[in-house]
Amino acid sequence: MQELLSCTNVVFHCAATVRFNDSLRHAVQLNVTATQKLLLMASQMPKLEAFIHISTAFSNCNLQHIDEVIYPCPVEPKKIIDSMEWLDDAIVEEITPKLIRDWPNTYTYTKALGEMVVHQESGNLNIAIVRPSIVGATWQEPFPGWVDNVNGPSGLIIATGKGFLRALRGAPMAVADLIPVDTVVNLTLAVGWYTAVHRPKSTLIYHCTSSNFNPCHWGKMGFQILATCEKIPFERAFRRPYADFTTNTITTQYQNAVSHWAPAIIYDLYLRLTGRKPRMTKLMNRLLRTVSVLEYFVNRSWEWSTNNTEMLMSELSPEDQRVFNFDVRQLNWLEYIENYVLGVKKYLLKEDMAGVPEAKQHLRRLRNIHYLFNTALFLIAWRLLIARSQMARNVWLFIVSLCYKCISYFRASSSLKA
Ligand SMILES: CCCCCCCCCCCCCCCCCCCCCCCCCC(=O)SCCNC(=O)CCNC(=O)[C@H](O)C(C)(C)COP(=O)(O)OP(=O)(O)OC[C@H]1O[C@@H](n2cnc3c(N)ncnc32)[C@H](O)[C@@H]1OP(=O)(O)O
Ligand SMILES: NC(=O)C1=CN([C@@H]2O[C@H](COP(=O)(O)OP(=O)(O)OC[C@H]3O[C@@H](n4cnc5c(N)ncnc54)[C@H](OP(=O)(O)O)[C@@H]3O)[C@@H](O)[C@H]2O)C=CC1
Repeated sequence: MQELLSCTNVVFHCAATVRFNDSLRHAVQLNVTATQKLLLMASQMPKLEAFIHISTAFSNCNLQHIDEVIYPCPVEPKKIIDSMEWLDDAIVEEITPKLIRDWPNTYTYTKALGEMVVHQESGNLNIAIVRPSIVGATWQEPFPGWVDNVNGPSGLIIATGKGFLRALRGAPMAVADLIPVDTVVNLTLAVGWYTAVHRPKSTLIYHCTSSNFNPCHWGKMGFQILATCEKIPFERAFRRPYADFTTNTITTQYQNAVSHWAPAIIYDLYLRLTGRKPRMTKLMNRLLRTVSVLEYFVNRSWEWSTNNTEMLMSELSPEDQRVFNFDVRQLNWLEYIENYVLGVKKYLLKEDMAGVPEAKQHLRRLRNIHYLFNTALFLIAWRLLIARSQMARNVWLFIVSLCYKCISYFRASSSLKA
């Protein structure tokens, strides 16, 4: 502690819980109280030049247009911190929806409270706040496509590529504000430099977002994910990678029943019959729970103003602009998403490119099983229909006699030619 206090020049405060469904108590502890404690610690660092707090562009996702300012929270963070000391877990859980109001989860709510704490308790510290949007794989450094966790879209890319996720409730034309992790790092370092050297009079907030400079939509992203999974498939897929966005509750429920639950139940039945432990319904349950907490962000678009970020860009020397590049106007989304999917395959799934021919072969087998299954289903349905309806029987007899006549005709004409 003594060494930290006496030697630290710059603090980058990134630690947080990023789980959307964390209990309010835990999220307050990590995202609010810890920020308060770190500010206190920073105030005892004589050599401190800058304190950079990492928040999220979604800390005010209850608003549609978000400026580079700190918005007041309905309840003072200090009151929330105090109440967590004496309220028991059951009561905290009961009042959570009332406290978080129109925030979708405890994560975004406590990140907003964290910003308020920074604002109120900054004292004489030289502070800046960086708000990244949805952090994705690297764009350039150390190499394209590097990723090390399933947060944000990464987990759903796996679920799509492996054929588990077939439908997602989302708006294809909503803005997908993804930002590569190396861009976030470069911008954060540049903010550290600017805050320490230029010492702005007030706390500056920097939106580390892409939509203002180079917008991409979920539809385009989904399309490119599928195209890449088709070209370079993941190994041992459950079904062929195919997915679509649904836009209302009825189609979502239909897709969940037909495309998610039915194949999982059938597969588990097959596992049981072959003496193995069923696992697909459990996996599907977990996937759909994850989807339900993420889909809020795929159904809306936000606008973030980026004046401070643009100002920072113009303050950097041409050499620093190159080294600490955070200008996403140069980013080619299709190329980025393809590298992202390949990064997921390589760094998360640990799959080798040598396995691609076998993965393609597996997809062809799945396609044949799919055709076979659909044909069998059609024949069973047709057979049941024939048993019940005279009209269906007549149609069937007509088709059979037509086929018979065609075959006889071709047979006769070929024997005449011979
Ligand atoms: C027109 C043509 C079209 C073509 C169409 C194609 C169409 C379709 C193609 C679609 C392609 C995709 C594009 C769309 C993507 C949209 C994403 C939007 C993201 C927005 C994020 C916004 C973020 C705001 C930015 C921020 O500022 S924040 C940072 C982001 N924070 C997070 O992303 C935390 C999420 N996670 C949790 O909130 C918790 O994890 C919790 C999940 C609740 C479980 O929670 P719980 O049930 O308690 O259990 P866990 O132990 O946590 O997890 C239990 C198990 O679920 C696993 N799992 C954790 N996560 C994820 C995850 N993501 N995805 C998958 N799995 C996950 C974990 O590995 C563990 O598996 P296991 O190890 O057991 O096998
Ligand atoms: N991922 C995203 O899409 C976005 C993330 N952010 C913000 O970026 C920051 C980093 O997030 P991300 O990298 O995604 O999340 P991770 O969960 O990967 O990283 C969180 C970090 O916090 C540390 N941490 C958690 N709890 C504690 C604790 N009690 N004491 C000390 N350290 C702790 C973790 O340490 P350890 O590894 O040791 O557990 C980990 O290094 C967060 O502030 C998040 O809000 C903002 C916008 C988007």
